[in-house]
Amino acid sequence: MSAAHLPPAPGDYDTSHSTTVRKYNRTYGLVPPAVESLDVQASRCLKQLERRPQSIDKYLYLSSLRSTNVHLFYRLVSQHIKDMAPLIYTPTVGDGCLQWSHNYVQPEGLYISYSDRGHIASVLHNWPQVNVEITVVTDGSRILGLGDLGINGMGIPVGKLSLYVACAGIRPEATLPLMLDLGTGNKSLREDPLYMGSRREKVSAQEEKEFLDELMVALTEKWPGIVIQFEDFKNPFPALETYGGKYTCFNDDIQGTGAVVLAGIISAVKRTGVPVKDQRAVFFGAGSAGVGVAKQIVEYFMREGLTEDEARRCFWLVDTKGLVTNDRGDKLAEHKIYFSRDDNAGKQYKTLEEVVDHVRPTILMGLSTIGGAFTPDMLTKMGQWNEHPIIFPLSNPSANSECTFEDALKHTNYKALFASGSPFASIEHDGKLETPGQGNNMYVFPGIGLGTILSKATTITQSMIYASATSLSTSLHPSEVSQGWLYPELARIRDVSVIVAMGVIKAAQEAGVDREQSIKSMGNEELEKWVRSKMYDPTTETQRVEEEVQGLTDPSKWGGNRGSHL
Ligand SMILES: O=C([O-])CC(=O)C(=O)O
Ligand SMILES: [Mg+2]
Repeated sequence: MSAAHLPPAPGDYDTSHSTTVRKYNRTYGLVPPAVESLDVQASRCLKQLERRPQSIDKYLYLSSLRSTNVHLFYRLVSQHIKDMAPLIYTPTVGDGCLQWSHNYVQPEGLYISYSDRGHIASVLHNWPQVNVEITVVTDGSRILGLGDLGINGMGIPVGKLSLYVACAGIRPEATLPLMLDLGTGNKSLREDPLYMGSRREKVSAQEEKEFLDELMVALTEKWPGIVIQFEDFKNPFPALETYGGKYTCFNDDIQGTGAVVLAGIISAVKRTGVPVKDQRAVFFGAGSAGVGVAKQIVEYFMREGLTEDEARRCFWLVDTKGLVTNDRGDKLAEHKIYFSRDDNAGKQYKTLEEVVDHVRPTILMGLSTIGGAFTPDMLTKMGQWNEHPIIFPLSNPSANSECTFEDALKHTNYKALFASGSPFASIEHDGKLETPGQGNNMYVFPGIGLGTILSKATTITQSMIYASATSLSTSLHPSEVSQGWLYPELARIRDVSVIVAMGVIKAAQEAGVDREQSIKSMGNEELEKWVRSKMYDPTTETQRVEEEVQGLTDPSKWGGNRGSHL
């Protein structure tokens, strides 16, 4: 709700507002006269969506709804999350990004260009919201599995932050989608007359580093305590290393994906009954997500009793050149060295197929962005070697998935424990509905952000990330476990995010990085109630505004999830 002297905000045009609220907001007469119930509003939106057969058109409709009637958008998304997540997030957001400059109609985030260096703070001052608590920032250089999309990657920060709001109750106005326009290595974009970013080559790593140094200072000076999520950078390791211990930040592709896959692996390993020392994991894809995921699982294997060296040796990483080994003859990227094998007796395994035959894995993990890389032959062998093969094709969007849910089941005699990065539909087999797991970081990043904001953590420690994974793995209902699910029902995501946030808060307290004193001595029940009380709920927003206008509630209580700015 805007103060009476300011122009109306997007949420003020909500057709569920009473006449009194409309008069207060000065939107009376600007929207049609009917005061609508939330159900009537939702049914209109659902009809509009139905009328649009193409997912991208549904995506565009939803984007304009978010810009013009923000609370209605979030009511719709949070109440129909299973149907809406694939439209506002992966896989449709992939098309949204590919076509971003061609479909552009409205500003949805902040763009900062390389030519703004030296003045980044002044660009931040143009952002119309005063109380930003979280930002998702990308340079567009590795959007999902689609490569360098330059500023067209803005769909990702926008989509991720929509999930923060819908799934973890961060207030919409406390979110900042941030696109760094640092040029693009994508020549066809630079030559596209409709492309809306700078037409320069991608800046050098050193130039990017200096730019990020300035950005981090500017962000935290303007919004002290802001949570910064790095997303879809081509080489995300240097930034995480430089800023991780210094700022309240994390990398979603290394740490978020790592945590969500770890949660699925904890559940899957328990189901196989195979002890961790006998697990053999082949990772196809040795980029940031692959190494991030593998490292988190190493930590789990160590907690289960293995030494670090024993744990590390359970992993075989495969990149475009084949098995990552010490004596392969090329210079390995820094992040691959930890998992590089020395037990290949001089032999090099050049393809995924050769590695799979050599290792006979219990776990096959795909982070390669190569659709269909897990062939029927590999899947069949996985089914022959294992009672319950663990098969996680995690690349996004759907077309890049290393195999489909159907193939994973069919070729393993319906024995696979499956999770993919993008959603797949359930499949009926023998009169039973088989439901795929979605090992997407959307199960953890909203809770990591909420827990960090609420605990006022100064940094996001590895123990907080690890806690997000273990909390997620304990969030399944007994009925979900008994159906063999690896992740909870997506429709329960707000409850799951509360569980994840509580785990993150407790880990922050144990690590001593928290600053929210009032919750230090709270028991579980009290903490849960407190967390829930801080969450934005679009379904009660109309009522809240009504009470605020009538002077029944204290508006300062609603400044954001923290209650007041730091
Ligand atoms: O956005 C997603 O769906 C998951 C993710 O972080 C990625 O693939 O980069
Ligand atoms: Mg990502």
